[in-house]
Amino acid sequence: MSIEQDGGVSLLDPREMGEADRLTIAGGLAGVVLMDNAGRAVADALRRSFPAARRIAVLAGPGNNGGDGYVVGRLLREAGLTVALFSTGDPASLKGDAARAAARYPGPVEALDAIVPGEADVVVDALFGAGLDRPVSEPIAAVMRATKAAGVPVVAVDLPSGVSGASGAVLGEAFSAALTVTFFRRKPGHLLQPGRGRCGRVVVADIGIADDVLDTIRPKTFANEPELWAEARPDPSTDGHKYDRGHAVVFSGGATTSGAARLAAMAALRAGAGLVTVFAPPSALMVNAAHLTAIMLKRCSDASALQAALEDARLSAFVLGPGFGLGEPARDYALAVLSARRALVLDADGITAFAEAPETLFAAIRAAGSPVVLTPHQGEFARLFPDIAAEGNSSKLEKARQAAERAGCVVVLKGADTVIAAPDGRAAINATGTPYLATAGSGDVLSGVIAGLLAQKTPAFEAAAAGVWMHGRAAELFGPGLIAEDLPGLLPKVLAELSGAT
Ligand SMILES: NC(=O)C1=CN([C@@H]2O[C@H](COP(=O)(O)OP(=O)(O)OC[C@H]3O[C@@H](n4cnc5c(N)ncnc54)[C@H](OP(=O)(O)O)[C@@H]3O)[C@@H](O)[C@H]2O)[C@@H](O)CC1
Ligand SMILES: [K+]
Repeated sequence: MSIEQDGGVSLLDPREMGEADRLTIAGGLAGVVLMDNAGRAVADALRRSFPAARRIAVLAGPGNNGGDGYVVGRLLREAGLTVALFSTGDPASLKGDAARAAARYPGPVEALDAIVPGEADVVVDALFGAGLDRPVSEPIAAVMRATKAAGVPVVAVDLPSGVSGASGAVLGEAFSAALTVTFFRRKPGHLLQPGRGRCGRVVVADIGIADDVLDTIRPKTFANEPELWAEARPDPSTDGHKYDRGHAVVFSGGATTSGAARLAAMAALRAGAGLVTVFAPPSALMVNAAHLTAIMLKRCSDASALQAALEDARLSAFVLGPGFGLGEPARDYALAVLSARRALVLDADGITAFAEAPETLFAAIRAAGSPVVLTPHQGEFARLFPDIAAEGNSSKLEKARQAAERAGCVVVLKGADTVIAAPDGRAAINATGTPYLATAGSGDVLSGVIAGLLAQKTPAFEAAAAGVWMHGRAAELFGPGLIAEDLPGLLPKVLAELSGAT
C-alpha cells in the first residue's frame, strides 16, 4: 500500500466518507486497521516533511480523529522520537476504535492544557476531523491559540481542527496547518475557502479503502482538475473546417464600454472557436472596427436585427453582459438568443438585467434546453438568487448547487474558490488562479473562454469547468502585474499544457 493515493477528482463530504468507511469495513477490513493505516500515513508524512523534528506534541480529541492521534503518537515513539500526548478528556471515555488505539498507546496521557507548545518541534492536530459539528470553544480554543502563538508547525490529521470538511467554514477557532494528511479522497473543505487557506500542503493517503466504493457512493462533488473534463474537451483535429469549430458571438455595449466585449471575443477565439463576431450597436461600430482584426464585426441595432441575424444557424454560442449596459435590450437580446435555442453565457449586466424578473430568465432557459452558463460574482448572484445568497448556514457549494437547480442551467459562482454547478447536482470547486485575477476585465475573458468552448460543442458543465480552470491557469503562468488583456494571449500555453498532460 502506497502512502500517497492518486486521489482522483472526487471529493467526499463527511457523510460520504462515513459511507466509504462502512462499505470498507463491511467488505472485511476492520475499522481498527483503517485507523492504524491512517495514523501510519500521518506519521510517515510528518517524518518526510519534518525530518529534523525530534519532539512531537500530539493533541488528541474525543472522537476517531483523536484515535488517529494515538496511533501517530505510538508510531513516532517506536521510531525513536520524543512524543508528548495531550487529550481533551479522560482517555477512558473514548469509544470503539479510538478507545482501542488509546489502549495501545505506550506513554503517559496528559491534560490538554498541560501543553507547552514551544517545547515541541511539530504539533500533531488530532482534535477534530470529519465529526466537527459546532464551533470550537473554550478551553480547547485557548490551547489552539497558544499553539498558534508559539509558531510551531502543525500537521493536521484529516482536516485542520475548526475547519468544516463539508463547507470549508471556520467554526470558532481553527488551526493553520503546514501539512494536512487526509484519507482516500479530499473533502470539499480542503478546497473551499477559508478552509483551503488553513490546510497547507494536502496529502491524500491510501488507507486501504478501495476505489470501487465510489461506484456505490456516486459522489457529485469534484476538484476542478483536467481529469474531470479532459474527455469532453474539443478535439483539435487538424483537417476540420473553421465552421466545425463553431461561431461565437459577443454583444458589444456602447462606444465607451465596448472593450469588455473585445476581451471576451479574443478569449473565445483563443479558446478555439472557429470564428468570432462582435455584434455592436451603431454607436460602437467605429471603435470596434478600429480595434478588431481576426474578429469580425456586425451591426446589431435592436432585437429585430438580432432576430434576423439568428436565422444563421451557424452562430452557435453567445456572450451577453460584459460592458453591455442594463435594461430592456439586455433582457430582449438574452431571450431572443434563448428562443433560438443557442448556447449562451450570461455575465455581468446580462445577469443584473434580470434582477427584477429572474423567473422570466429561468423559464426561458428551461424552454430553450440549450447550453446556458451564468457567471455571477457574489454581488450579481445575490441579485438573481437573493434568498439563496442570504441563507447564512449554507456553503458556497450548496448555494451554487441550489441556484443551478432553480435556474435550470450551469452556474459559475466566482471568487478565489469558484464553484461550477450543474442542475443535475454535479459541482466542481476550482483552485487555479492567483489574487492578480481580481482585475478589471478578468471576468469578461472568462465568459469568452467558456463561450469559445461552447461554440465547439463542449457540454455546458464541462465548458464552464474547463474555462474556469484555464482562466486561472493562465493567470498562474503570468504572475504579478497581470491585466485582463494578458489573459487571452496566455491561453495557447495553457492549451499546450493540457494537450501534453491529457
Ligand atoms: N471515516 C473514515 O473512513 C475514517 C475516519 N478516520 C478518522 O475519524 C475521524 C472522524 O471521526 P469522528 O466521526 O469520531 O469525528 P471527530 O472528528 O473525531 O469528532 C467527533 C468528536 O468531536 C466532538 N465534537 C465535535 N465538534 C466539537 C466541538 N466544536 N467542540 C467539542 N467537541 C466537539 C464530538 O462530540 P459530541 O458531538 O458527541 O459531543 C465527538 O466526540 C476522521 O476525521 C478521521 O480522522 C480514520 O480513523 C480512518 C478512517
Ligand atoms: K484535525
